[in-house]
Amino acid sequence: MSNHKNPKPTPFSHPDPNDEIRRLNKIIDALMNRAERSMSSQGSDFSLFQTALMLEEKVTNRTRALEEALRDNERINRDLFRTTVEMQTEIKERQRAQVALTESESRYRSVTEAALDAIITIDEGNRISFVNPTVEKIFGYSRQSMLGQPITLIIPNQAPASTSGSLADYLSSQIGRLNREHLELTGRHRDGYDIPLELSFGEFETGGLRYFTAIARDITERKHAEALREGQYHILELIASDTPTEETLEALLRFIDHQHSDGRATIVLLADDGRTIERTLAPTFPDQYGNALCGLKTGPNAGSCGTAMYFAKPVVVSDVQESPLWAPYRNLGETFGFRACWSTPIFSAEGEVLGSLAIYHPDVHTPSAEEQKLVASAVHLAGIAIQRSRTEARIRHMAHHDVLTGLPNRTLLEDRIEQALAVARREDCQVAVMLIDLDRFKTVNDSLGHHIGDQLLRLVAERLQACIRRSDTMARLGGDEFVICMPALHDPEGPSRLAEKIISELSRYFTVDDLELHIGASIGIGFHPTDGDTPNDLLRAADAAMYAAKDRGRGNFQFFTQELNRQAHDRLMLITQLRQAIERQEFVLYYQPLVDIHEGRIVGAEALLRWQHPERGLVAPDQFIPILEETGLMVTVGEWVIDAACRQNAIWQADGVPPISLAVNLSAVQFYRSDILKTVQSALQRHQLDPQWLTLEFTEAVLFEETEPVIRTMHRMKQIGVGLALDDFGTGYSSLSYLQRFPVNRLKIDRSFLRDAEEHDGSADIINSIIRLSQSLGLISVAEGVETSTQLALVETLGCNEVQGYLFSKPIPADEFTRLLKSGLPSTLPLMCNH
Ligand SMILES: Nc1nc2c(ncn2[C@@H]2O[C@@H]3COP(=O)(O)O[C@H]4[C@@H](O)[C@H](n5cnc6c(=O)[nH]c(N)nc65)O[C@@H]4COP(=O)(O)O[C@H]3[C@H]2O)c(=O)[nH]1
Repeated sequence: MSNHKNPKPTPFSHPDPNDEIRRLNKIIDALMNRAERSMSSQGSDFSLFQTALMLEEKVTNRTRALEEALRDNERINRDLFRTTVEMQTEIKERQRAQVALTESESRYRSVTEAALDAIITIDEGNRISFVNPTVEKIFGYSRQSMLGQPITLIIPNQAPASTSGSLADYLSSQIGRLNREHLELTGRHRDGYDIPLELSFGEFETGGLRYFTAIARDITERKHAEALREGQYHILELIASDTPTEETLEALLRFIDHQHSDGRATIVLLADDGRTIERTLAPTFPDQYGNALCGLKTGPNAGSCGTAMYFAKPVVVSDVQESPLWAPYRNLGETFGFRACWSTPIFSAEGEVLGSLAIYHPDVHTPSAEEQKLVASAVHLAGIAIQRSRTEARIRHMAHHDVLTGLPNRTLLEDRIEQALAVARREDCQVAVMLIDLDRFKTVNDSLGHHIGDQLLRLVAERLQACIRRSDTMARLGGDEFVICMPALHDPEGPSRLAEKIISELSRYFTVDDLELHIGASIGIGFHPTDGDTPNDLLRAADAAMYAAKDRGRGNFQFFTQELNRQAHDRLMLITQLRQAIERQEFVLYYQPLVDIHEGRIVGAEALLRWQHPERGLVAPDQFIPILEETGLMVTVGEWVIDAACRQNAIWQADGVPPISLAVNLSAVQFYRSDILKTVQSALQRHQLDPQWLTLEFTEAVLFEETEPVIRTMHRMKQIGVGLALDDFGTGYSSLSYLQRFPVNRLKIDRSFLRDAEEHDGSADIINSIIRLSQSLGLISVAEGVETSTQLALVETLGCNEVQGYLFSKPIPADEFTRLLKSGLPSTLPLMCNH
């Protein structure tokens, strides 16, 4: 406020000077008017004039004085205004400062009141002078009871000795240090437990006294989280470093126990059946406890763990003496000193229950949120550890077992044979290795699909397993081959008895997907020491013997012989040579005429495969076709046959000879393992041959399983105009249903009937029936293997339509057949038309 020591007249009490001047001027004007008027009427009135002049001077002076006063007044007004404004500003500032102070105080109050951290002020003497409400919450004392008390009440001395142990000194020593805000100290709750604290603080002075204000944060949760993380890392390290699972799980249990001094943690593991407790890990319990749990089943009322695993949900039993879940096991609680038990299932990543983690408490207890968090994390880690060990075990198992049947695979088998050989050498006994190959399995697998084939193999494995002893090892080598190793053999008859049992067991039908499947087994047996001294030798011997069994008509067993050894070797050679034959195009077709009995002329021919072997000369198909079929090479060779036959027939037609239908043989594998329809269509197209000049011959093996795809393919063949002939009719199942369901045009009567017909009436009867059957179904009957006039006469009499056999011609090369086609059959043949 400005200081005016000499007060001036206040402008507000003074009359307006302008009014006064205006009033004086009016008087002067009036006087002057009177003087002028008297001068003009009576002469001059001097005194009046003088009075006016004097008055005017006075007025002038007065006016000056007034003007000066006016200026003064204005200045005073300005000063006053400024002073007033200054005063008002000062007042407003004071008011604002007051408001700000009040606001700041209330803000401070509300901040300290609401702060989640404890705010504590101590004086230099370490006495508490201020606490916010959070201090009450954290330390359990009332505010009032803390004020004036030494700080050691809530933060016991823990400062280094260099700072005399007092908190104030300690804090003072930390002032100016870079990391002082990260000061960690331990507080003490009224109930006596420790509270980890993180402190940040500042100092201030008032009234010449020094104070410290500390903001203390309760970091119990963070410390727990850190400990938990530390524990997790440790367990994960154990898992990663391939520590045995049980050791890892026990470390996990120790960690949980450490986190909860009152609790005792255990883990139970389920067996593969997912229902039985297989193993208990309870390091803080006596062994009897773990033993008592092993073998128990999960269920809706099976204690905490059994129930938790049954429902795949955590089960909290705060008092085992009261819970109905513990009714059957109450004595366990008393014997092993626990009252509460809560159990949490351990899951695999796929959600499968692997086991359960339980925490036992000596008193009635319900888990806190903190405990639940710990268990959730522990259960997760346990899941990883258990699953990892199971995965490893599974990988180990897979490396040594067949995935489909679960039987040992070749690796494990060889290992077992090796062990058996070692024992046999020591104890001077024998080892038998038996190779079982399923008969007709390939047909089932190819025709009904792998899904059925796989199921069948599993059933076979089960039946075989039931035949062997525990000391025997049974393995699957892949495909339909099973091997049994019989170690420490003292009874030389043992392997034959087992082989007979297996053959009889596998000849019983199997039911897969409501289908009745008939297979069989051919078995080869090799012995140590006679047939080999290594797993490989013995397997090779058994393999050779198995092929011998197959050659003898399947469904039997053979022992290995040196002769078989040679044959097995030859077989391997043959496979190699056949592969080369395909590459080197060593196959050729021979043609055998098909004669119409009534017209006496060649109406068709059968294309028959030959192998022009560079050393062995011409090889007949029965020497190599079975191997082509077994190895799958028949698909490639069969495609070549179809193509070559179509090409040759097109050449004949182009040559102008009367067109004939050329028949090619199809193997079952060609039906199942290739797109036969496409092969046929493209061959016809490639050689511009009308489909009516091609006939496909197949045996009943193709029809073994009447699958829809095979029936569909045949109908498509018929639709495009290709002829279909059923070969070797009468030798297989010869079911009438085949003939109804498959659209064949020709029935070829197997030549064995004709061969036997002269000696057995039965065969002639069969030929007769087949011809009748063909007639009734509107099919062309063909008699195969006609070698003599008598045979020809027989089939002719019985009404057969067509004949094929050495009587007319053996299978001959293409050029010879061309000549035969052109010349026609010799008229000397006893054909009806020649009579
Ligand atoms: N004893 C005697 N035999 C006669 C007479 N007339 C014909 N044969 C023989 O009977 C067989 C007829 O063929 P298949 O029954 O289809 O039986 C054929 C057929 O199943 C198969 N085969 C031949 N070529 C092929 C082919 O290209 N593919 C397929 N998948 N199989 C073929 O090989 C089998 C044997 O063929 P091949 O040795 O050529 O034997 C031929 C033929 O030489 C006769 O009067 N007396």
